[in-house]
Amino acid sequence: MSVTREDILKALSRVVDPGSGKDLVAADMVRAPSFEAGQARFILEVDPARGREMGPVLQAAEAAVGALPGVEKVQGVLTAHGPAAPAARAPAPPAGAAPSLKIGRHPQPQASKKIAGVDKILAVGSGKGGVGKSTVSVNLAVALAQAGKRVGLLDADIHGPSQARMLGLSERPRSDGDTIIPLKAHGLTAMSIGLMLPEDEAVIWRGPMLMGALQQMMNQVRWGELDVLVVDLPPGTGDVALSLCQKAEVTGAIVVSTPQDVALLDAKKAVAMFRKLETPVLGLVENMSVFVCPHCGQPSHIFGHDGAKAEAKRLGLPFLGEIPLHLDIRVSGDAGAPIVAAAPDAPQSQAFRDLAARLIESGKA
Ligand SMILES: Nc1ncnc2c1ncn2[C@@H]1O[C@H](COP(=O)(O)OP(=O)(O)OP(=O)(O)O)[C@@H](O)[C@H]1O
Repeated sequence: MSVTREDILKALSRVVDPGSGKDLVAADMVRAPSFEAGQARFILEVDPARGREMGPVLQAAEAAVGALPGVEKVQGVLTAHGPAAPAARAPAPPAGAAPSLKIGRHPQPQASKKIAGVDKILAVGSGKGGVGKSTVSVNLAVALAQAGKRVGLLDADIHGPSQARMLGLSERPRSDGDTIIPLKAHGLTAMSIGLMLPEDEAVIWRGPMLMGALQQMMNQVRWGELDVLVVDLPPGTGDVALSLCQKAEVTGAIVVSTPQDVALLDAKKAVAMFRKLETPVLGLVENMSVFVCPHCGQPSHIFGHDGAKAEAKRLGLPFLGEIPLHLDIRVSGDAGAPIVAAAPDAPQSQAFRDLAARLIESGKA
């Protein structure tokens, strides 16, 4: 029996948030309700100060959703808004006001390579598409936030922005006329160009327009005070990566690859590009490294193994770790709660947490 998003919302609208006295849906706390293979999932976004008292509310919410016919398992996750950035405390524009900014204009002369308030910038790139660059970006960002950093995530994958879906965000960011107010999810301050465009619109901007859009995302978004801004780049070696590295002071780039030779060949090109732009390459991450069968636990190296490790060695770069190919990573991402937020203690989250710890230890994040 299939359960719809509306069914889950209806069940959650029967649970009251004691803080506001409203039901969870009316209090705008529910994010990313989804149902797949008997399992219902949802996120409750709460004020961090109220985290402790929300335990029983989460239990009541899970019970309400669990009582729906067809639901065999329920996973509810509490996530907190990060500490409010000073900019976010500025007077709020009228609810629902659409940004009046014209996204995609030509770049303007820029005085500084710094983004106001942002200490470090980490660029996440890949030689080719579909290797999991966005998955690594978002989980790394959440892991850094869980480690106590103030983290922003900029989805600069202008041709295929996917961070809004991965973060469970759908509302359009608001604007006060001059600046764009980013969104908050899973403790991150987030912005995606995908949120500024009408859905399904093909983006066919060329070089200068892309650079203008990227510049707006860097300089017109009220990022507030951030320790680190993670930038999810488009795949390949195109204009956006070029523009970011030339226009902003990027602390370092992380290149994501799967273990196959073809992917590694492209990863090598990405490394060469960053080196040419004099952006420090912090290392390679091997994604979809090993598949652990959810039924028998047997590990299989579907795409080969250790390819990225060997390539990193050949290129004289650090190998930053391997991420397993795991169904939960895909399902959580698609459901709007990255695995590190949905199941921080799961073994498949550990690889992302190790990556974050390593970057913090080396002073890069
Ligand atoms: N380690 C993993 N285990 C399971 N699924 C994964 C893993 N990494 C990525 N995926 C899934 O693979 C698909 C592609 O991942 P993702 O969007 O992160 O790739 P990308 O390199 O950013 O792609 P694009 O080129 O479109 O920007 C997504 O459905 C994602 O959930």
